[in-house]
Amino acid sequence: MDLPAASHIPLQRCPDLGIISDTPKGRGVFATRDIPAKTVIDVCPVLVLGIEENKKHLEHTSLYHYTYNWPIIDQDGKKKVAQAVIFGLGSMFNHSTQEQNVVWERDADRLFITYRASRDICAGEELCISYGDHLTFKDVDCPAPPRPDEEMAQLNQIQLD
Ligand SMILES: C[S@@+](CC[C@H](N)C(=O)[O-])C[C@H]1O[C@@H](n2cnc3c(N)ncnc32)[C@H](O)[C@@H]1O
Repeated sequence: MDLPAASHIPLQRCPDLGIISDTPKGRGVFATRDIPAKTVIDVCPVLVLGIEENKKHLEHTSLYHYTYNWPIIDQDGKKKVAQAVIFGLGSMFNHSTQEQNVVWERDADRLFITYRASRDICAGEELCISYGDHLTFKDVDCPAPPRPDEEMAQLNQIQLD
């Protein structure tokens, strides 16, 4: 049966993907072939949770680490930030501060997110998004800060004019 274009959200997922289970970030999504820039990686439906529901229940579960901020308008017409569960690969992308290669766009009215390659991605590369600045875990990509003795040695090398 043909569906009229306006009647549905076309779902799409790039086939050239695999999950590796034992990375330093836990499971991660990897390219099994080269993926050109702008390729749609996945289109994921979302479930928006009530703010109270989130505070009372979800924040106390592991699922909390998988939700995204989601803008809503409450009953009084005020803008609020709720949390949304993402169905599909969107929940599996790890964070990278320097090497993001996937961008995402919300459709807040129709409740889905589209993920696209932000640049050419080579086979074997991990697909990563940005979680923003407030991480709830230690980023394994970030170099450890220098030890105090190393820091002092570095400072001593700086010559002041
Ligand atoms: C949305 S999940 C991503 C999938 C997850 N790796 C898994 O195995 O289910 C988010 C979690 O992945 C891990 N993670 C994502 N990016 C990371 C990073 N840059 N460094 C360390 N852990 C990361 C953290 O445990 C985080 O809470």
